[in-house]
Amino acid sequence: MVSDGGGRQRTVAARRTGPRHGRGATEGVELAGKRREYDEEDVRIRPGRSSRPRTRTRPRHEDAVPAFVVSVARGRYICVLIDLDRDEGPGVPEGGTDAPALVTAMRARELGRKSVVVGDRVFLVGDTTGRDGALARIVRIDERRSVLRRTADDDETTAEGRLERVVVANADQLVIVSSLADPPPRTGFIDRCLVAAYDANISPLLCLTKSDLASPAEVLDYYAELDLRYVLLRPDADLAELRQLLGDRISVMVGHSGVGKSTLVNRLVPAAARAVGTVSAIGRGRHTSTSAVALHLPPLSADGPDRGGAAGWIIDTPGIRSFGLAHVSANSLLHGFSDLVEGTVDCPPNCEHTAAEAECALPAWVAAGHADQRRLASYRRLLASRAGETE
Ligand SMILES: Nc1nc2c(ncn2[C@@H]2O[C@H](COP(=O)(O)OP(=O)(O)OP(=O)(O)O)[C@@H](O)[C@H]2O)c(=O)[nH]1
Ligand SMILES: [Zn+2]
Repeated sequence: MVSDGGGRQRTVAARRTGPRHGRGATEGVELAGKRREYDEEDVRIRPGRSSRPRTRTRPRHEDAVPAFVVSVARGRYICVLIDLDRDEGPGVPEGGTDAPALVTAMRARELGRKSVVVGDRVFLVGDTTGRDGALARIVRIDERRSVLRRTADDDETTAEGRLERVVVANADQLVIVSSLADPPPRTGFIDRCLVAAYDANISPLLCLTKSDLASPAEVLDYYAELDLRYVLLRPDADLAELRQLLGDRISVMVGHSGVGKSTLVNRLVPAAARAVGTVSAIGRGRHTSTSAVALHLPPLSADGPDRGGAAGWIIDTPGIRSFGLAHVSANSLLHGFSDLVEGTVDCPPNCEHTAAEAECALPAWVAAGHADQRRLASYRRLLASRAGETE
C-alpha cells in the first residue's frame, strides 16, 4: 500500500519525458529543460576582444535567491526563502519551519505572460529582507515538475469562468481528505480528485478522517480494485505514518468543508496558525482570490527517530470546493478508473463509453462481475458532466 522512494522517482522520470495529451507547448518546455538556466530571460553577452570570460551566455541575475511561492493574493506573491545550505528536494525554509522568512514579491516584467502559482520555485532579486513594505521581484521561475489543473466553475455562464486554471505547481502528491461521517464520504468527489491527480501525474493519497465515528469498510471496498494508498485518522490517531508519507515531497490537500482539514493541518503543522496569520496580514483579506497556502512541515524527527529525509510541504486549498475536469479528455478520464480499463478492450474504436454508446462493452463486462457497478456509474457521471458542479 505504501509507496517507496524508488516508485516515486520512476514517476517523476516518466513525467519529464512522457508526451502530454494535447499540450505540445508544455512538452516543448520540458524538452528544452536542459537549457532552462539560460533561457530567454537571460542576456547574451557578446564575447569581446578583451580578456573577458568567454562565456557566451550568463544569467542576468546571478545574485537571485531561490524561494518557494506559498500564497498568491492581489497580484502579490508571498514567498519563503529557501535555505541555500539545505536546498535539496522541495527545499527547507530559511529561518526554520516555525518562523520562515516571508518575502512579498511582484513579477518582474521580463517574465512576460508566464504565470506564477503556489508551489512554484522562483528566483528573487531586490529587497528580500521581508521587512514591512519591502517588495522583491520574481525574475525566474523554475521548470515545473507537475501542474495540477482544474476547470474553474465559479461562473459557468462566461467563457472566462470556465477557464482552465492551474491550482498548484510541483505537487508530488494529492491528499484527498474525506470524512467517514459528518459529512458522509462522497465517492463522487474522491473519484473526481483521482482523475485530476492521475491526469497531472501526481500520486493520490486518500486520507479518511473521523474513523472514530464510522467504519471505512464501505469506502475501501469501493476502491478495492485500485491500488490506492490510504490512511485512517481520528482525534487520537498517531500521525507518524502520515508524516512519513508527507516527508520530502510537496503534497496538496483537498477536501470538502467540515471533513477535518483544518484540524489535520493544525496537528501536522502546529505553527500553521501563526504562519497563515502572517500571510493573512499581508493579503488574505476579504477581497482576495487566494485559494492555496503552502506550509512547511516540521522535520520528521519531531515524531520519532530522525529518518534523515527532509520535511515536505503541504499545500492547503481552502478556496477549492470542486474539481472541474472539463479540460480532461474522455479517454484520460479513464486513468482515474484503472479498474475499468480492461473492460474497454472489446469496445468499438473511438467508443466514448457513455450510456449513449450502444456497443460499449463496459456494461456487460461490469455486469459479469469484473468491476463494481458503482464505479461504472461514477465514471459515466463524470463523463456526462465534467464541469464539476454536482459532487
Ligand atoms: N469525531 C471527529 N471529529 C473530527 C475529526 N476531525 C475533525 N473533527 C471535527 O469536525 C469539525 C470540522 O473540522 P474542521 O477541521 O474545521 O474541518 P475543515 O475541513 O477544515 O472544514 P472547513 O474549515 O469548513 O473547510 C470540527 O468540529 C472538528 O472538531 C475526527 O477525526 N473525529
Ligand atoms: Zn466503451
